[in-house]
Amino acid sequence: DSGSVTASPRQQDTEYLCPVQIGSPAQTLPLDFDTGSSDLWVFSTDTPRSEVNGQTVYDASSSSSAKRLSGATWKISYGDGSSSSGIVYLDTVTVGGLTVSRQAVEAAKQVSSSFSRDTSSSGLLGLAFSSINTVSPNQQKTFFDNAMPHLDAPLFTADLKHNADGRYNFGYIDKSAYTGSISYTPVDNSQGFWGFTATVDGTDVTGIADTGTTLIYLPDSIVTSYYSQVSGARYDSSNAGYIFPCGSSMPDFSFNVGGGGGGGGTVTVPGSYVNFAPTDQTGQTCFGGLQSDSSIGISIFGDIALKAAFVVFDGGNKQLGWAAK
Ligand SMILES: CCNC(=O)c1c(-c2ccccc2)csc1NC(=O)CNCCc1c[nH]c2ccccc12
Repeated sequence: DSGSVTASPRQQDTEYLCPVQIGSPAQTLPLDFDTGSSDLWVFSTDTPRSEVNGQTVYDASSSSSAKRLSGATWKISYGDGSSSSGIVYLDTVTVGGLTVSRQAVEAAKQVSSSFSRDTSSSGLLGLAFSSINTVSPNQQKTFFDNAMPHLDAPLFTADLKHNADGRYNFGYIDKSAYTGSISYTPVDNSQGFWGFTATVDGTDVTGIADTGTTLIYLPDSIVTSYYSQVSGARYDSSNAGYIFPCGSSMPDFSFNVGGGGGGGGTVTVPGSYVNFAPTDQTGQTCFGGLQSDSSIGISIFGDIALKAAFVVFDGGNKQLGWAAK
């Protein structure tokens, strides 16, 4: 089996949403595919009206294939302070023509305000490792884990784009989607993430490939030296990050993966991607897409990095492949 689904950018590439069919008859919800978490959770008819703000909701009671997973609950919180929690159904989930029956669909009974305010997203589809799924007492598998045995190849690929529709494919590598060769590097999934090591300016950086996080968070030394090239750039505590004049032309940011014998491959993030967004209405000052990981404890290669590459998440061989495009 295989599947292929469009990933549409929202709010200047802040997140990417994909249509997902849930239940019988199918209910289509736009979900944020997230390689940095492992819960498939959705706004639902169980979500308080006061917390629903235009989102499409999942109604288990109108799905003939929905079965309540009795006694099961879930609760998740993210580093940005957002959170959600609720109950669990098993139902049929289809992504780009690829169907998993009896997928754990986590219906929200509570969502935090930042999710309520995000009117375009009906929830998340976790694509990290099932070891960090939050369902209790019996942990549930991700859509990819459930699909993997049926896939032509045990992998999925992410092809996110700047201000344009991209694509997630499951079970195959589309050779027309990238240029040159794919450089592979081993994955450390000990923390449940797609962890890997890249080299930035000759320095090894161990981080995670995370489609659910918008920005890139790297060690202070790397970030400070990057912004030292931009006149007027400075760390601003009120914005809790590096800012700079919006008219600045930003240097490209490159990292190497799979450095082994073959020299590995270089991913180059165009400077324009690092000029992420204005900090206020005046549009004078802009917030950087590259920020320090010092308050996080882990380096994150988020959407700003991922949309500069064609990325293979290989669950069979526990490796990450990176190619230019
Ligand atoms: C900013 C979101 N990212 C994180 O919190 C995060 C952290 C993390 C931990 C501490 C402090 C800051 C970040 C480590 S791994 C990691 N990655 C994830 O947690 C991936 N899932 C993010 C889901 C998510 C949280 N808030 C959103 C708002 C819009 C769309 C998606 C989201």
